[in-house]
Amino acid sequence: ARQLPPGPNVLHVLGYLPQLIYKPHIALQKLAKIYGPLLSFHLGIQLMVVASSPDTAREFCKTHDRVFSGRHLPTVYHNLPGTLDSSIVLSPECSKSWKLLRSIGQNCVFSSKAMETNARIRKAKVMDMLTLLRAREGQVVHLEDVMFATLANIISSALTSRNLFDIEGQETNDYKAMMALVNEVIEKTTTLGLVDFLPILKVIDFWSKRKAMDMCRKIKLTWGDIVNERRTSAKHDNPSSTKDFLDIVIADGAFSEDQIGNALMELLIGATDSTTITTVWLMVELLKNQEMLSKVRDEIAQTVEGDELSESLLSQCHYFQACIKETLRLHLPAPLLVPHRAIETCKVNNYVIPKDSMVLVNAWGIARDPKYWEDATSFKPERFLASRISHRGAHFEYLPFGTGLRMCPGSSVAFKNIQLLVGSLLHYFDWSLPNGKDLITIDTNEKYVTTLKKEKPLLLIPRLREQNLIG
Ligand code: HEM
Repeated sequence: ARQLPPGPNVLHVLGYLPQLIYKPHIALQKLAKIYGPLLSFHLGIQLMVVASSPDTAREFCKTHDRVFSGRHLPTVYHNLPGTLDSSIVLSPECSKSWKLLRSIGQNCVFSSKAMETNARIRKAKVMDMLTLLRAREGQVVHLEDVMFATLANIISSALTSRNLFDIEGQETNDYKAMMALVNEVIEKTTTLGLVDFLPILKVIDFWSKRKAMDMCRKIKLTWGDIVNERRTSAKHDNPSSTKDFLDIVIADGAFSEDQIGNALMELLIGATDSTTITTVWLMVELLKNQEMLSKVRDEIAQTVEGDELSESLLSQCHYFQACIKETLRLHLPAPLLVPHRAIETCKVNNYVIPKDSMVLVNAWGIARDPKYWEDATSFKPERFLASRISHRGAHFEYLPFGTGLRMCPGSSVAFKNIQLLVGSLLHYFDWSLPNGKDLITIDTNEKYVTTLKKEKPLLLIPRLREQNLIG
């Protein structure tokens, strides 16, 4: 058994190339139908290996988890000062700095204790969001922007005890510039995959260098002052104040200003992007299904019983939670997870997977496979009510957050935030479309930009529900 897994030849790959770039989850699903649940092919010089079934996903993320726990670092990051030792998401191996940053993140953001400490922050930021929406009653709201700003403020408060956005002043240039920055970083790292795979495009390598410099400048602009101010102040020396992420990385002493900026940037994107996308899809699915929407609202109202809406009450709303799980099944924000890399050569199902292969798990395809899911492409939250399947990585037919060593450390944070943000939107407001059209007409077209998001913005008009007065 010295063979690579079966797969398309160069010409066949060329035929699929546009779809592999713009809708890779769909292209890979089609290829898996031809070549089976473990396939491989060359994209330029890069060997790609794709797992498309729960069993093959288990091989990569559990049986041989350590071997496949590497990542490829896109070219742009090689040009970004300090990235190599200041990343959780892109760390090429589960290195010492990866472990350290993940454990600092655990202390300040991801763990249940940190989430408890940060409950106060979430409450305050959601109140800011509700105040904004109340002020915008009857006007058109760009829901993704509002969700993004709220989530960005929640995470930046946990990281640096600062708001990144003035949610009331959303129209200001600062806000727009920051949005553009975050989107640019995400899009660039996606398209730059091409530069890495197709050596002929190396001629535009200089372009990636320029973009890296741009990013470096903007990261400095965003966090430079905050980091320097904190370095000179004695906050992290004061044992009585709660330490945030920034206090701890500074106190560790091992990270430069560039590295701290990169780590903050990465956590900001990790925590806001996929979560924002999920809140938008959840709203779309519920607004299109008025019966389900009523069920969610009734459940929340019965649990709250006229009291203030709270996280602990929302966590008792099982139907609403099933709706969140079903949204994460049908609209996986990271359809191919984050690509893994083989750190050494390994045998899987009697095939050889060479060192440095890029390993993709088509979690999107698996979550829509009729072999494992009844009526697989319909939105049916009920399926999660009677099932023990959870998002914690033990069920390989459902991996919205991946599993194993590189699993998303923020899955519980994400779940809590989605629950609180969308629960509040639905409990306190009614929503309609700007053109007076029926909500059922909201389109569900998707756009792939590493993440899979709604293509067109969700524009909605909020109206307060009189029966549920805010605060
Ligand atoms: C609905 C929301 C989210 C989804 C669907 C999601 C999904 C994922 C996925 C699929 C991965 C890669 C797993 C793999 O490599 O196999 C990942 C990694 C990661 N996520 Fe999330 N995520 C979400 C929210 C968050 C939040 C809220 C945070 C931070 C608070 C976060 C921080 C990270 C980090 C740091 C990594 C890198 C882990 C590593 O490479 O060791 N994510 N996420």
